[in-house]
Amino acid sequence: METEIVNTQALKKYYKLGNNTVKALDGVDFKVKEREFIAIIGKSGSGKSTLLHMIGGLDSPTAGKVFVGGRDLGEMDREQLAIFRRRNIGFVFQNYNLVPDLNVYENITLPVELDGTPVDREFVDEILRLLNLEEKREAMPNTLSGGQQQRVAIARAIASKPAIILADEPTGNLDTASGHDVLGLLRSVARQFQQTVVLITHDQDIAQLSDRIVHIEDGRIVRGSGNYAGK
Ligand SMILES: Nc1ncnc2c1ncn2[C@@H]1O[C@H](COP(=O)(O)OP(=O)(O)OP(=O)(O)O)[C@@H](O)[C@H]1O
Repeated sequence: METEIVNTQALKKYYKLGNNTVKALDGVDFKVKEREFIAIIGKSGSGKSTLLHMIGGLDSPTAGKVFVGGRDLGEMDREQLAIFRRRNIGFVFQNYNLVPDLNVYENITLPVELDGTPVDREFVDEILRLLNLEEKREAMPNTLSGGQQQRVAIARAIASKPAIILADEPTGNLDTASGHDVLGLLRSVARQFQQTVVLITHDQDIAQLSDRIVHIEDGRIVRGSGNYAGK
């Protein structure tokens, strides 16, 4: 039987603003199987980023549980959570978040260095090749196009060999063609290294590249299409 790598149970995140309560997530049961490539789609303010942050242990829920790889994130203290995140989860954000003073190779290996684990140079070389970044290894981020910068951010997310990659609008700043290229590469690299991907998008065309689309509206999952078989 396939294992669930992500499992949220009755997940709620409420924000209090004065006398109002914003129900960013309002009872979300969300399951992801290992090696699935899932797109979460929904309008602005529907709760997509909040859900991704909860799965990534970047923020804690008001109620409910989040399990990642069978571990209950709510049972971990801050330090345990930080280590768990560094070793198991790769993040890709819309604005790349590259360190401007470090070149491409240094950006990619930074999280591994910070974790104090030896860099697997052959693995990084392979990622660079798969993401068509071999010739940019020494380049500084400000000399790269948006698509190239996003590929570096993906390489960085993959370099620590996380089981799961969480991507928040990874193609949001790219033109359509670059967005599709970047997504295609993310998909093939994730498949090659047997990684699970959960990505947020506004874009139906991008979502169509996934195994399964989950629709979120007003903090609730309203529809999930497809099956777990993968493509
Ligand atoms: N730190 C916060 N404090 C108060 N309200 C917040 C906070 N973070 C998010 N919210 C609210 O929670 C709701 C869900 O926000 P979220 O960022 O998850 O939506 P989203 O679907 O990712 O939107 P977008 O596509 O615009 O990024 C929104 O109404 C938002 O205003």
